[in-house]
Amino acid sequence: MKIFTAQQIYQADKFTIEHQQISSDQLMERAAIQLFEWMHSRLQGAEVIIQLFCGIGNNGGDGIALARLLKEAGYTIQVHVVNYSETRSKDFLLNLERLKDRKIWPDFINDDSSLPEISPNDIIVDAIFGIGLNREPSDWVGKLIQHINQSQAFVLSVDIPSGLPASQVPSTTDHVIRASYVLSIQLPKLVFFLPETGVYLNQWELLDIGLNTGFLGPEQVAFHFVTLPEVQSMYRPRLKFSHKGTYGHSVIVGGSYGKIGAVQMAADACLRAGSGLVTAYIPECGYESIQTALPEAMVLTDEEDNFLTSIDIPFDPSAIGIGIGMGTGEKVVKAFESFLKKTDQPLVIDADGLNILSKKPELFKYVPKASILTPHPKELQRMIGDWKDDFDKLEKAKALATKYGIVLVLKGVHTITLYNGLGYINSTGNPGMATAGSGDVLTGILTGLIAQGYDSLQAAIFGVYLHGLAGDVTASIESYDAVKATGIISNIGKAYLELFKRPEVEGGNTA
Ligand SMILES: NC(=O)C1=CN([C@@H]2O[C@H](COP(=O)(O)OP(=O)(O)OC[C@H]3O[C@@H](n4cnc5c(N)ncnc54)[C@H](OP(=O)(O)O)[C@@H]3O)[C@@H](O)[C@H]2O)[C@@H](O)CC1
Ligand SMILES: [K+]
Repeated sequence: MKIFTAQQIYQADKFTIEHQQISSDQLMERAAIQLFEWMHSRLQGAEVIIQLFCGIGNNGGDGIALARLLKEAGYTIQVHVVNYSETRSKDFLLNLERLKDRKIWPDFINDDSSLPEISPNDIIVDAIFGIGLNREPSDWVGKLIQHINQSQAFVLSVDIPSGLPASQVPSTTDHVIRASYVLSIQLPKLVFFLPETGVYLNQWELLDIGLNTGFLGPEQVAFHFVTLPEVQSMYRPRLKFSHKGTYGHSVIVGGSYGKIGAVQMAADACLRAGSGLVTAYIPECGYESIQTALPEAMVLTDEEDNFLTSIDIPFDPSAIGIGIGMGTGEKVVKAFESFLKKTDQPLVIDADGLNILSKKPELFKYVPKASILTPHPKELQRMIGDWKDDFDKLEKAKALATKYGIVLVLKGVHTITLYNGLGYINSTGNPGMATAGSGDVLTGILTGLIAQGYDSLQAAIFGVYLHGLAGDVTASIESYDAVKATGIISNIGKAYLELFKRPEVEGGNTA
């Protein structure tokens, strides 16, 4: 699913109005009807007070049109116009007239007005600012927003929480609505997914107002939101006439004394992701434990007991994952360096592989093109230095990925894959996955997918989704708190099944 900028959304609106030969007011009415139906299907006429706070632009227009529909359905409403500018939009004014025609009189909130009382039991509709926000709200509007936030009422934001810019971090954090729920018109906004701006909303959902696909389809975007249909289309089904060699031979390189479990988990996840064969390349000390715990894997050992001193794989692997539990001692760094210099197939590099690259950035030029690097925020910071905010972070990370032709997977609540100037935002996963070894599992999955013939970008997008889905399956069985990396591994199979599960049909017959 594409993520458009505010500018592109305005273009999509314009295109739709021209090509569907409708008025902008009819498009606003579509939005209002969708908003109304969403609320009405949940409230079912409940006797609750709905307070609508509407600005004077088209976001406010949506709110005013919604107020009319709510009133017509018998709801108790209070409409407040947040009168922050004299420049009112045409469709706002049109809808205000329609409201007055029905004898509904909003109150106007100005800079010297007292703030309306809000009970925690009320429902707030926040239609103060939409994607047209282009500067800091005035102080009195900020205070009204704070007042709404402190009310403990359920806050439903129209399109975007008011005060949150569509593609920038807000400068005054308490002058932004904290939305319980956002009904986003047609398309998600980039700010929903970034840690610094995603905190302003709890949940979101899209309302389809029929923007023209003739525009949305071909339009290029910088970010995609990766959902099930995109991932399903990447899946490579197993062939009937195939053998384990068809699905590749992966090697997981890493481990040191006390950190052999990381390699074991990555190797296990690699097998579960579907790699035909998996070899663990580790220091001698891990030989017995991996052979015992993971009989499906083969093991090659370094001559040194406790850490790696040389990395010589005596065959041509289909994919290599490297760096986990490896340490960053002098001899390990040397072994990693000489390995990088003699390898040109794309690698999956994680953990200490990334830490070594941060310590010796001159090694970046030896990282094979299309390698996947999977930093968590601290590892990323070591790689690209400090960032001003989330948008700056994305720009810096994109620049690094483009400079070296690598795929960067920024692990987080919404993991973001960056490649060739574009970003792919993941939609699966949960807070339970912030647990030891979760990253090792991802490394194993990505390596296993490359071994099976997925190209690096597909492996990253598909693998991150599958990893998150396996975590979601685990949490649904065991709770967020109890998710463990080995649990995620054991649910990779269920996650694959989940990818193609058909929705249940009412009446029970899914045939
Ligand atoms: N387009 C469509 O067809 C559809 C759009 N829809 C809806 O329209 C929404 C976008 O509407 P919008 O463009 O009118 O902008 P909105 O966010 O309401 O702001 C209003 C104006 O306020 C101003 N302003 C900005 N910041 C300010 C500040 N800090 N303090 C004071 N003033 C400030 C600024 O005007 P300026 O003063 O810069 O001239 C801005 O234009 C969108 O989110 C969706 O809900 C739906 O109806 C579906 C169809
Ligand atoms: K809003």
